[in-house]
Amino acid sequence: MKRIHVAVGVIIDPTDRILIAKRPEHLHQGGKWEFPGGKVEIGETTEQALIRELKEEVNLTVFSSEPFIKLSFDYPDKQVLLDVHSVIAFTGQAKGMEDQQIKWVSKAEVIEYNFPEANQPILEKIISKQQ
Ligand SMILES: Nc1nc2c([nH]c(=O)n2[C@@H]2O[C@H](COP(=O)(O)OP(=O)(O)OP(=O)(O)O)[C@@H](O)[C@H]2O)c(=O)[nH]1
Ligand SMILES: [Mg+2]
Repeated sequence: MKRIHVAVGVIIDPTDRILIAKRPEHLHQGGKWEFPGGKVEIGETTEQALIRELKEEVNLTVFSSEPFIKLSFDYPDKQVLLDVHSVIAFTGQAKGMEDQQIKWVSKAEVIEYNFPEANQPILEKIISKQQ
């Protein structure tokens, strides 16, 4: 099976809240919460994919991002490489462009949501960075 390279954004607003979105039921890991993002296409860098996906999915314009964590995870039906970046420099009003529910949550609240199993190390790193 080919590992799918995914650009994922931990988007943090000036009040230190993080943007999460609910994956539509019919998709892989559907019904769970996620950090917005999607597959890196051929010829794209991770940053380019992140900019494109965050515009498409939540209507935010990203100016820069920082590598946050990179992790491989094998689901029974899919292998993913989550290339996670933190995003602080962005403009726009977040909106679920694919009719998905979105929420801004504090770093303490984020662990109360049900994420795909692969996301565990991301959540741990977010919590450990809490002041
Ligand atoms: N965006 C995103 N994908 C995640 C997360 N955690 C995780 O396991 N994934 C997995 O990464 C894979 C690709 O993400 P995706 O479905 O968002 O890709 P995409 O936006 O390009 O979707 P598309 O193929 O419908 O265009 C999915 O199998 C998904 O389950 C996460 O926090 N955010
Ligand atoms: Mg996506």
